[in-house]
Amino acid sequence: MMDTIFALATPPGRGAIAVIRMSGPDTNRALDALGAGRPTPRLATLKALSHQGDRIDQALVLRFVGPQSYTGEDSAELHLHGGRAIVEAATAALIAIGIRPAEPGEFTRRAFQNGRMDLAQAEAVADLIDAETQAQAHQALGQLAGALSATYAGFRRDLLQALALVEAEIDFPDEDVPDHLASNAGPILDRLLGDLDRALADGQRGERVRDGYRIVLIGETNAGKSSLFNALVEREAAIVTPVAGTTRDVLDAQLVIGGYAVTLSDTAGLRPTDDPVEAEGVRRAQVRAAEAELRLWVRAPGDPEGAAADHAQPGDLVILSKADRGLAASVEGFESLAVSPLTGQGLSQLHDWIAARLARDLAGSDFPAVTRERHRRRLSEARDAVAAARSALSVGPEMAGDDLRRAAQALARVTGAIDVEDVLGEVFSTFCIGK
Ligand SMILES: Nc1nc2c(c(=O)[nH]1)N(C=O)[C@@H](CNc1ccc(C(=O)N[C@@H](CCC(=O)O)C(=O)O)cc1)CN2
Ligand SMILES: Nc1nc2c(ncn2[C@@H]2O[C@H](COP(=O)(O)OP(=O)(O)OP(=O)(O)O)[C@@H](O)[C@H]2O)c(=O)[nH]1
Ligand SMILES: [Mg+2]
Repeated sequence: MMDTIFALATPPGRGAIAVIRMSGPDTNRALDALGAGRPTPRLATLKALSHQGDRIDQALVLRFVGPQSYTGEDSAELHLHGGRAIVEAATAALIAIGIRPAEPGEFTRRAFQNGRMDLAQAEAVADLIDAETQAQAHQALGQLAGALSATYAGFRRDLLQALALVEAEIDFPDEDVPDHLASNAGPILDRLLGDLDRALADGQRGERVRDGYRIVLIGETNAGKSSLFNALVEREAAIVTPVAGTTRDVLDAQLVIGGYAVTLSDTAGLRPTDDPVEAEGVRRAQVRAAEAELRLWVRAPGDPEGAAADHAQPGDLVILSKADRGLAASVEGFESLAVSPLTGQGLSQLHDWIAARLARDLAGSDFPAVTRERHRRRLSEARDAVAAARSALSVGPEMAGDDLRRAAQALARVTGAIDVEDVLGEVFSTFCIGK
């Protein structure tokens, strides 16, 4: 038997309206106890709410009758005046009535458990709430509508088709097995392997839209990295001094460029040093540079190519910094842009250049199969199992069958199509309360 839960669904604090939602079998009893009676389902109804004679509020009440609700259970919403005292009074009344506060994500967890949505869609709900760019919201909406679930269902269909053929061979071993298998299951697995490889080789588009495209500033000490960082984030986030070796730690800032989330990192200048603190800074700079999607190689007039040359990758951009004082030499094989954070020269061109790069790398017409590391792990597990099954076909059906079942399990874990208690904890613990 499920408890009945409630939570404030709007941000805490003063506001025009505060919404408390509740869900579970005692919903109607709670509405009775608040004097709200049984409003027509799904019709906002104005009610004077009170508890044991104490007025709570004049509120709009919205009642849902399970299974036609977000959670699939009986549920209700109290649309209250958004003041602290009123929310407190309503909360105290609900607790007195015997309804308990919800855990983070518990409403959506119930929606999942009642079959209203699969796990990928539940994750999309969380992503939608966290979305700060249009691209993030758009991607989450597609996932909520089932685009990702449909992709995985397609993979699973192919898998189960191949598995059925393999199992037929196990059950009726008198036919000439290897030939038959190779000609039937073989092509299915070849096509599936191609699809899985393509889904994995997506340049991490879904994860980069969701978590941010990583751009790292690298270069010699004093090249002007921190000055450029501050200009791009539009505040004095990093310390700038004429002293070479000012920046030690990696400094991250979140920004939005061209509708995409970007994580921009300022780093220590790359130079050999005996100072252990600076050396650690240089090491961290190198690690970040290697992980990033794009490096901005910052060069002041007179800078040697130096250590940055070892860390730049094809497609990176060379920034000819301090352009008000003349131009650094460009670097063979790299595009470059003259910029001066001091005068503002080149900043809007840099902005446009980055926006174009983001559009090139992140825009895509097809929905990405991977929007989280969790999906990538499972997809890659499935891919390896399918590859193993493909080679096992020529040996015999039993081994191939095991591999295919392993692949199907891995895919099923993404959408929660199999028993996944451990996955549930991981997914729902990161939700906000009231979702
Ligand atoms: N006030 C309010 N606004 C909200 C929500 C909510 O719960 N309350 N939502 C919460 O996230 C989102 C809307 N999502 C919802 C999804 C399903 C159902 C629902 O009642 N589904 C039933 C009936 C469907 C129908 O009649 O077409 C169902 O699926 O059976 C309600 C809201 C955004 N806005
Ligand atoms: N004239 C001029 N000076 C600049 C410009 N950008 C930065 N500087 C100066 O160059 C010096 C170094 O700038 P930073 O931004 O700290 O350089 P950095 O690359 O972060 O240096 P480290 O943190 O030591 O690696 C400071 O004195 C800045 O004021 C510019 O566009 N024009
Ligand atoms: Mg610096």
